[in-house]
Amino acid sequence: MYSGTPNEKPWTVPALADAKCGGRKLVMLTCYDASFARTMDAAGIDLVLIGDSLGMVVQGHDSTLPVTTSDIAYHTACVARGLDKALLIADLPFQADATPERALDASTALLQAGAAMVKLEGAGHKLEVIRFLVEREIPVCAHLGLTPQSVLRLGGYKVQGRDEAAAARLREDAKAVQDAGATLLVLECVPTPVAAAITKDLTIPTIGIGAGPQCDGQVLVLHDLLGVNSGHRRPRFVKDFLGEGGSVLGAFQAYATAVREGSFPDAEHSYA
Ligand SMILES: Nc1nc(=O)c2c([nH]1)NC[C@@H]1CN(c3ccc(C(=O)N[C@@H](CCC(=O)O)C(=O)O)cc3)CN21
Ligand SMILES: CC(C)C(=O)C(=O)O
Ligand SMILES: [Mg+2]
Repeated sequence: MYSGTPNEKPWTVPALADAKCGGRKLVMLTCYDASFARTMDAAGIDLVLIGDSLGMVVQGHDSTLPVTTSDIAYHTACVARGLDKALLIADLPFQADATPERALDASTALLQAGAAMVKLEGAGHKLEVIRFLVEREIPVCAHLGLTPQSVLRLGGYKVQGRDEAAAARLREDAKAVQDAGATLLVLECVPTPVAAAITKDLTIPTIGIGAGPQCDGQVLVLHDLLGVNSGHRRPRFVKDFLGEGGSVLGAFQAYATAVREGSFPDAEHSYA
């Protein structure tokens, strides 16, 4: 299904909603610099995320908590210079979304650095934050399931929504972030059937990472896709595409093709 050519037109926020209806899988990768961004654009990657995972894969911390808004803004500006077509999404780092006002200031900085959308973790009191940003013309991607900024409370990076009650809460939260105005939803480390049910429940696209093949799109961390050791045990959902791709560009193309064909993630890279 991969055409070998980049996206013809630049992605826009409203075009994402059509992707859900059109059944076209969305392909997303994290990125931290202009050169990889250029290569992702050439490979036809749809969405590029400046993830706070940069605290781990770039800065060498063992969580995402030390990352600041100015760190994300710096990498957002670098990546933006490399992109023509892909839609750029930037993570709001730990506590930059603690209050609506703080989230507005941080999001303004990230949009001024070149992002088209910000991503924030959680529901609960974050619903008010999502509404506040969306009312002020800031597109928002929500993020539920394993939310790495909750690592201290969770006690580690574990699959979420395993039992029936937790799955039901996750489905409620997913509807709530959509109702609050989110345009996209990232689902991280969620059992395949739960992510499939949420994807059916919602009108906005879901993007999975360790959430099975039935999401509307997939995301991976750049370093994981290239098999670069980021100092941690490899999560189950990680697949190294460099071997089959033969080059960095080839790896991005192989990943995009696998997502669009529905061959990635398979059961081996998902949680049952
Ligand atoms: N390189 C990298 N890749 C990522 O996907 C990633 C980061 N860093 N940093 C931020 C978070 C942390 N993430 C993680 C880290 C570890 C697991 C992990 O090892 N999960 C267990 C789940 C075990 C269980 O509950 O059953 C696994 O075995 O996959 C998952 C997500 C995802 N994000
Ligand atoms: C793994 C993705 C979804 C993320 O939030 C990040 O890279 O920070
Ligand atoms: Mg993140």
